[in-house]
Amino acid sequence: MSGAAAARVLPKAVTFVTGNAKKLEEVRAILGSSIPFQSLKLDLPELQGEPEDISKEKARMAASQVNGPVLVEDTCLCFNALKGLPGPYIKWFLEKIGHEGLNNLLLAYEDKSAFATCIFSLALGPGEEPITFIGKTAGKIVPARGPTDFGWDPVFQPDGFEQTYAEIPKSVKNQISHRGKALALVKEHFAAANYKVQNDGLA
Ligand SMILES: O=c1[nH]c(=O)c2ncn([C@@H]3O[C@H](COP(=O)(O)OP(=O)(O)OP(=O)(O)O)[C@@H](O)[C@H]3O)c2[nH]1
Ligand SMILES: [Mg+2]
Repeated sequence: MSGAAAARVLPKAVTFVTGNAKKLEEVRAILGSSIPFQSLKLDLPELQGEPEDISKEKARMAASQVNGPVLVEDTCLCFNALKGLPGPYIKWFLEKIGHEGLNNLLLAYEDKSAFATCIFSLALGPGEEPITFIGKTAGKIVPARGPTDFGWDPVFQPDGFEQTYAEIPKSVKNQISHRGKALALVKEHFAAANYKVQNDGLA
């Protein structure tokens, strides 16, 4: 007999829950067919607290609503001069003060460095403790350049690039981004865990 643990059987395919169509687009492009998943558009509450706790709590809420295995993520944009703020509150900052306002927040500081984090949480069902996967990309905040169809992409220039996230081809962004790095860990986890989905899963 092999020493490997028996594969955990999931009642249905994992549901990626998000209210953000651009996130979903990137997750689809990055995961391809490596992990069978379905998606559900749901606006989960914007929670406060430490980024990892926020992501885990999102997963708990999503798992109880879906009544099955879920994957969620929470994204932060952190300015080093501001000790990590706006962090998980970037959504509201962006909505209220826009790209120029984000730059203005750093006017008083020489240090324009920043980092983006993406924390995925996987909950295998309601009541199950979520597992987290963290991706981080360092860069700096610059005046907006490039297409404006996704959040703060135009003001974030990753280290090693002369272009902003918005200007970099999508396929390259997905390789070096906070989201791409976190999803590489998610993929590794799925490959090692070898989950089986009942009835091929799209229940
Ligand atoms: O330029 C960007 N490049 C990215 O790669 C990226 N990823 C997320 N965001 C934005 O940062 C805030 C995170 O908040 P967030 O994690 O709560 O997301 P959300 O509320 O939009 O969706 P969700 O919580 O339903 O999944 C939201 O304003 C997102 O639009 C990004 N902007
Ligand atoms: Mg959100």
